[in-house]
Amino acid sequence: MNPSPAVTAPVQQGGVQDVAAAARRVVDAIVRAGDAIAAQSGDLATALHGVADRIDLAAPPLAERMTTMWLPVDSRLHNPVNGLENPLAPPLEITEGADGDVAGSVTLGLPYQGPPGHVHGGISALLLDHVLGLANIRAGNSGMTARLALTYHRPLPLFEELSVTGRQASVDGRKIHATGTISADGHVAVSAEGLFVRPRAEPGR
Ligand SMILES: CCCCCCCCCCCCCCCC(=O)SCCNC(=O)CCNC(=O)[C@H](O)C(C)(C)COP(=O)(O)OP(=O)(O)OC[C@H]1O[C@@H](n2cnc3c(N)ncnc32)[C@H](O)[C@@H]1OP(=O)(O)O
Repeated sequence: MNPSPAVTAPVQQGGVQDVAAAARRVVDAIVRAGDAIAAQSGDLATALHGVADRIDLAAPPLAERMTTMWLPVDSRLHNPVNGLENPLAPPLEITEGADGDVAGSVTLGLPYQGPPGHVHGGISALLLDHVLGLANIRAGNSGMTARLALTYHRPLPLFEELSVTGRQASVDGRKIHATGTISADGHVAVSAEGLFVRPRAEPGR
């Protein structure tokens, strides 16, 4: 049996991952500070635009980046969930994956807030879509999300470690079913059932 493909990339010190971590810290600090930074807003915006200009200057043309970032086909570093080089990724830390299952942990702060003190429901959908997708990849049979049904059992708290799980449930031709949960303090807060469809091979391939 082939080993399951790795769904996480190695943590690197001193590279793009550090820049992404710093950007995450900026986002968190802005949401946390709110009006407290209004008086400095001009200076802060100028400084941040300066940083963005510097990064833009170094960036390759978009079309080139869109190609090279998928060589080899691999989104482990740049996806918006556990991609350590993507500042939008919380990031979810994939902590285990036995028998094709995927488990991860994450603690979410204010940028991810929906109801007061709790996680936005769309963020739960993002985490589960991704983890179910990773479970499919680990199981060796993956596809595009066709349908994702979520049940929100209880509010999901911010600032607490959350456990996310995903597993492939069954495969029926090109249709793949996967399930998953997000739990806080041992209680399931959100559960998901997903249908993934493996795209038809392109003609001639
Ligand atoms: C390929 C992987 C690359 C990996 C590379 C590495 C990436 C690493 C990423 C890590 C993990 C990320 C995980 C996130 C994954 C996304 O976020 S994917 C992005 C969001 N999803 C999309 O954009 C999908 C958009 N939809 C589509 O492209 C097409 O509708 C689909 C889903 C490919 C299906 O199209 P199709 O192949 O033409 O499907 P079709 O032949 O009509 O139907 C096939 C069967 O599925 C059923 N079906 C299709 N759609 C539905 C539906 N919505 N509801 C119910 N049944 C349906 C049909 O009824 C049919 O059933 P049967 O008649 O055979 O029983």
